Amino acid sequence: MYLKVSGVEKFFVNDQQEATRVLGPIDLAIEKGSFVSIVGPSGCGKSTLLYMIAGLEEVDQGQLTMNGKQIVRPGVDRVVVFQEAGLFPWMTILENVTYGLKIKKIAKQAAEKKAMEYLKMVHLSKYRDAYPHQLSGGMKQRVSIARALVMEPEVLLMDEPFSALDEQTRMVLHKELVDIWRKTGVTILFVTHNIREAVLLSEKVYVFGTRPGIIKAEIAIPRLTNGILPDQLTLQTEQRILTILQTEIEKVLKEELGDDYRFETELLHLDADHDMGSYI
Ligand SMILES: Nc1ncnc2c1ncn2[C@@H]1O[C@H](COP(=O)(O)OP(=O)(O)OP(=O)(O)O)[C@@H](O)[C@H]1O
Repeated sequence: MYLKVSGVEKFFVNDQQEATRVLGPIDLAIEKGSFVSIVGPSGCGKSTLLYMIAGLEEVDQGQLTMNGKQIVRPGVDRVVVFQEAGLFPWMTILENVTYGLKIKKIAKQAAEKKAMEYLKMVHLSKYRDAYPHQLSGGMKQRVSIARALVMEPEVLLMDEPFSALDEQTRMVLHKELVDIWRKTGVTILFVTHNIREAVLLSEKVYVFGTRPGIIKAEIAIPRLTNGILPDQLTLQTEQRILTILQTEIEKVLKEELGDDYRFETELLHLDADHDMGSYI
């Protein structure tokens, strides 16, 4: 398997100075070129797993491999797109996108040519000389996707990349991300709190439980041959994931608030107005 997570665990020291297992053991395998999402309650270790794959966090137990090689440090083959675009405000959009290539010692002209290719892909080529403060939140996030793609990574690790954006912008970027994924063949691992987003974008959704973070379910999302997911299937899959997560959230609330707490299932619902779906 291409990207393999085998018995991976992570421990952090809590407020009482005790080492606590926050994640694992996790076993999962991601195929090359696939689009996989992780959803789970806050604090279940989604970002921690993503950062371990990025080589930004150490693995305490188990093994992470890509193409059979152990992941021990960050590499340009695995690039992270964060929730905030994190662009350099003093650089133009083109300079922001070419920055990583300059570090890789790619000649200026070749770097700019490649950067323009990816700026075109995210529909921002005419903003090459603008500065980040002149762009909307959605445009900035497009730049950060171009900045990641220009490194031509094998894996794009996306940590709630659209959660700070309004729903309309988010919908447009969903479509663009899927187009980019199809065009480039990059493998995408996408972390989100938005269940519908995970269902709409991915081929597979891992549903995480918490304390410690473990995989509760692995859900394959079947699509029509044109890549579209029928509405009914979207809602059914979303409902299925919510049901799994409700048990998890109830577990956390019981731990935090004691037996007196009665879990109100109405708190989680499918929105009849077709908004961007259920958040957890
Ligand atoms: N550097 C750290 N030191 C101590 N504890 C940490 C550290 N990083 C994360 N944690 C803890 O590990 C757990 C998992 O955190 P993580 O951010 O991976 O969860 P998450 O599922 O991504 O959460 P969210 O959805 O809220 O972003 C949390 O309980 C968090 O408080």
